Amino acid sequence: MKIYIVPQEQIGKLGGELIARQLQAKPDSVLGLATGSTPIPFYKEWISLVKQGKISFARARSFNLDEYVGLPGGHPQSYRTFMRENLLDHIDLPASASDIPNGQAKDLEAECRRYDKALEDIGGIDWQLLGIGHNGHIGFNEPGPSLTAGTHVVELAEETREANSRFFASIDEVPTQAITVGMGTILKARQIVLVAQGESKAGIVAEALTGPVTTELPASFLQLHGSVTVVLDEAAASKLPASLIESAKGANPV
Ligand SMILES: O=P(O)(O)OC[C@H]1O[C@](O)(CO)[C@@H](O)[C@@H]1O
Repeated sequence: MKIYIVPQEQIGKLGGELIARQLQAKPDSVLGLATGSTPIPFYKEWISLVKQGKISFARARSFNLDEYVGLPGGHPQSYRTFMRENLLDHIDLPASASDIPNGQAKDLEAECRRYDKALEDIGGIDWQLLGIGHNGHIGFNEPGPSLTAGTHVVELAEETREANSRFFASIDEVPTQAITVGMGTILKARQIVLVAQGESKAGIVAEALTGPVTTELPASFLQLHGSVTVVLDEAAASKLPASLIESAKGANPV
């Protein structure tokens, strides 16, 4: 596991560097993309790099991690809308090359199988971007006694609905369910980039990276993956062991 700790204002720049390396090595990369506040600095930088002609997504494919169940696709808080506004409408990835679970599908189970098949047919994810929930979820794989390998419908944890209620008029409007890719899909990605920012994530980041691997903290399973890059700002890194912070700071590539 490679850990980078950078000042908050450099998170985007590092995100640009990481995607540029990936697209240079494999222009037709299959990218796993995330929503939430966390990836926004990455996406801003990617848009800027595309506009400058420094990177191109023209040959890439993208698959999003998750989507709320029941929100219309055009709803301002649907992840489909989020992706269009924050990335997809501003880069050269062809519209037909991005896939997001359809949270409005009449048959949600069939939609999950469709998504898994699309991922399998394309050979899985090359480069997976992840945020982390305050309870340690990745995608919407919530803590619990077990985890699910494939794409599935999940009941959102109350703390997740509370955390995400900041984007809605009230918590009552936050959907209770979502479709998420499973832990198997995430852990099969050839390269994983986990990003966290802010002091409120410091505790869960330290637990996920240095505590026991447990289904009660889904992000802890990243310790078992052979190719994870962790990008933290100084606040999100503040509860890591001091020795880890020192060596990570020395590795900063931007
Ligand atoms: O980045 P945020 O807004 O803190 O959200 C944490 C995580 O929860 C999700 O919103 C759920 O998938 C992720 O997209 C995100 O990485």
